[in-house]
Amino acid sequence: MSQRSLFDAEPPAWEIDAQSMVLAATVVLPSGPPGEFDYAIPDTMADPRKPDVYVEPGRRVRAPLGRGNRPVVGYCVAVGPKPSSPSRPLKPLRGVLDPVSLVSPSMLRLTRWMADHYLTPWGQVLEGVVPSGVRGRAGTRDVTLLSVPTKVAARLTGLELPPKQADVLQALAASSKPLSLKQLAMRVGCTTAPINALRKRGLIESRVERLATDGLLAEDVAVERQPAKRLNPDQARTLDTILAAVDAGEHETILVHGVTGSGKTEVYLQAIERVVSFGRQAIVLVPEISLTPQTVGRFRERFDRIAVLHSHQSDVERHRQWRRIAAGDVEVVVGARSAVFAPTPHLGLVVIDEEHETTFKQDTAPRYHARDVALERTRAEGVPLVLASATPSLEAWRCSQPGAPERFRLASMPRRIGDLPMPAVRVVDLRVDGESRGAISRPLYQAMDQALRDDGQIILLLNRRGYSTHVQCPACGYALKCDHCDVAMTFHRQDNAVVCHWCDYRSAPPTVCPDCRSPRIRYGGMGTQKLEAEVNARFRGVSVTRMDADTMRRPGSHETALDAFRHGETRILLGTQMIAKGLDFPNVTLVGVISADSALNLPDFRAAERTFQLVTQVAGRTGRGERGGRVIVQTFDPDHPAILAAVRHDYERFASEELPARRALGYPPFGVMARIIARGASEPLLTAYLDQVAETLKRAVQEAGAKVRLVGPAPAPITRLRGEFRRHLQMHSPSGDAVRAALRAGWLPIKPPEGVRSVVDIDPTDML
Ligand SMILES: Nc1ncnc2c1ncn2[C@@H]1O[C@H](COP(=O)(O)OP(=O)(O)OP(=O)(O)O)[C@@H](O)[C@H]1O
Ligand SMILES: [Zn+2]
Repeated sequence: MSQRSLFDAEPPAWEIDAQSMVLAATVVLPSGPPGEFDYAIPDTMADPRKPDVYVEPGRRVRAPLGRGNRPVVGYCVAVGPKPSSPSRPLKPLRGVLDPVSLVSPSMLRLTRWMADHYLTPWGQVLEGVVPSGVRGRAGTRDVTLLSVPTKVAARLTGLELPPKQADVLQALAASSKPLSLKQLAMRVGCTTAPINALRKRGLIESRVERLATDGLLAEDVAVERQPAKRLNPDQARTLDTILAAVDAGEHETILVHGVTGSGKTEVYLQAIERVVSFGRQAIVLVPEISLTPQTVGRFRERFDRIAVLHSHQSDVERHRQWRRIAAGDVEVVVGARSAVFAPTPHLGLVVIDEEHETTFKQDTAPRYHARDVALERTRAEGVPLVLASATPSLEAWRCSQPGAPERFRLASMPRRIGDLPMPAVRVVDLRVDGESRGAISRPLYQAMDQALRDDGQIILLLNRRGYSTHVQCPACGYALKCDHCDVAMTFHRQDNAVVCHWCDYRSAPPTVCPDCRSPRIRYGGMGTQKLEAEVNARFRGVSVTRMDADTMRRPGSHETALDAFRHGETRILLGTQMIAKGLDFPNVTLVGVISADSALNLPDFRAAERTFQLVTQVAGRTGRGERGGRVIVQTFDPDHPAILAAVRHDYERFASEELPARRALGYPPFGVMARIIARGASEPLLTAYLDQVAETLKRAVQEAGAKVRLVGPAPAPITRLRGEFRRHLQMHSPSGDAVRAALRAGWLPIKPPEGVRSVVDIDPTDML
């Protein structure tokens, strides 16, 4: 949309004749009206010899918006000739914000694709993708650098100058590199006056350069280099598959399905070595939780120049890494989800480790999935993409099977390193073996006791933090909920408070029922704090560490806890899903799953998949050494297919049972899903708005003759959050394009009323 078509009708025919072409910038806005706006580029901003004020794609510019010419900042996404007529000329840009382009042409194309794919305004995507530290050039400042022009240097001795000025000129001419004002004054031992006098006379020239203020920041810590390991046959075959694509220099997606402990990391490390030997860069995406110094250390052992990107970085650090990457100074970028946007100049390979993890999906706009963005990016740049997991997402798995629209190449690693056996899993049926009190059944207790006597270590998984997970009154049935959310409050004993895990609202724990004043109010349900207390009570003198969001608040605490466990100072490690992944400790001889059912009953079509993944992953933390290992899984639902498959470490069995159910319902991976979530303080307003959206969507679908099914509108599973009501509307279709077309016609044009906010989530992973 050009700026004129936003407000004006088409120009009459006689006016078109008077149009001439002017050099224009197409601009998109990070907030405010969506769409693209054209502005004339003034001559002063079209001169590449003045790089500071040059308009080019990827820089931000200042522009007047709309009738009132409100000043806005937007991203220039294209430059080219555009028609402009004398009576309605294109408005000129007012200024240039960035002295360099923030976004490469290929990144502009990628963000454009995201804008279309996720129905998010392009400007908003760009603002979400370029880190704020990069936009603000954090940690750098302008420095004026002085030098002696060559012409002057040649006739230095012939110059008649006051002594101080002569000293200054001598010193600067003798310097091997340009000096700042302060450096030069210090070197000569003078004030700035003689220097400025020389500048005025043109005997010293100056230029401004952007330099890091943190010039002394420690570079990569030196780590002892490790040689590549000798691959076993499964690893070698997988590496060959990847290298075939690397050497061909073509895009291909390779799904590496290797059981836990099969040595997937070593395979992609060696693939990256090849990529680096070609002078290209690799990007490795890992779940945020894996970004520990240990994981990073594995890369440092093998590569000289790596960059780490994660969400806890300061703006200064992030900007510094970004610049190193863009300058081509980095061989491997290791990072969480957003590292998929790393500005590598010659990308050679992208790897997504633990591809099934939900942390690869961003839950704020732009709501992208790093797997899908990586697929699009590697396709556009013609490089291979490697997805690795012991429990692949069904989306990726389906693409590796015959008949899928998208074809991934499957590389299987069905055996553990050293041919170690998979650990034996025993199921404890809590309906039979559950004791009236406590979290640890008798079989689990006995196994723990044995493991400790044999000098082994233990991991216990319980995926709920806090002490008691609900507070209820048996007399009247009252259940304590958050004042602001439709969510049960969790009792935290350390803080002696009941806490909402969604909005962090806290209050004093009630001693009588707030409703009927009964003193019999009960604190029930098992969280990690209560489990810790039980373990301490039943295994006196044994060192226990708890890892959950409460104990892992401080930076580095993750590291400290895992180090203590690695060195055997901690015998029992218990915690939420953050202990279930990636850990490689050979002395863990027992894994206990306190409740395999915690995710099973969530209102989410992926509940079974999540349960299978979690149990399989945590079971995979044992039996990784010569001493073997065993797993005890406690459940009220021992016959559930997801649990049965996890007990056998049998991914294919799980997939072959789950996929037909998904197909029958048209759920992903057989169809695309979109979810419209609306929230607001007024429930009637919300209902009216979503009903209207449903109507227009239905009409749009009918008119297009599209195969799109609507479910809802209905209250979202969490009906109230932070004081706002929430309703949602789901769309299912075999075709993503059909869903997007319907949303463009039926959702985008309906402006939500004041006080209602509406977002669309394409391929949602969060169903609450
Ligand atoms: N070829 C090899 N020879 C000897 N040891 C190896 C070899 N390849 C990998 N290893 C070691 O085997 C262990 C398991 O490897 P790794 O952690 O990469 O497995 P993984 O497949 O990523 O497992 P998970 O999915 O459980 O995280 C590591 O300690 C690794 O150093
Ligand atoms: Zn709350």
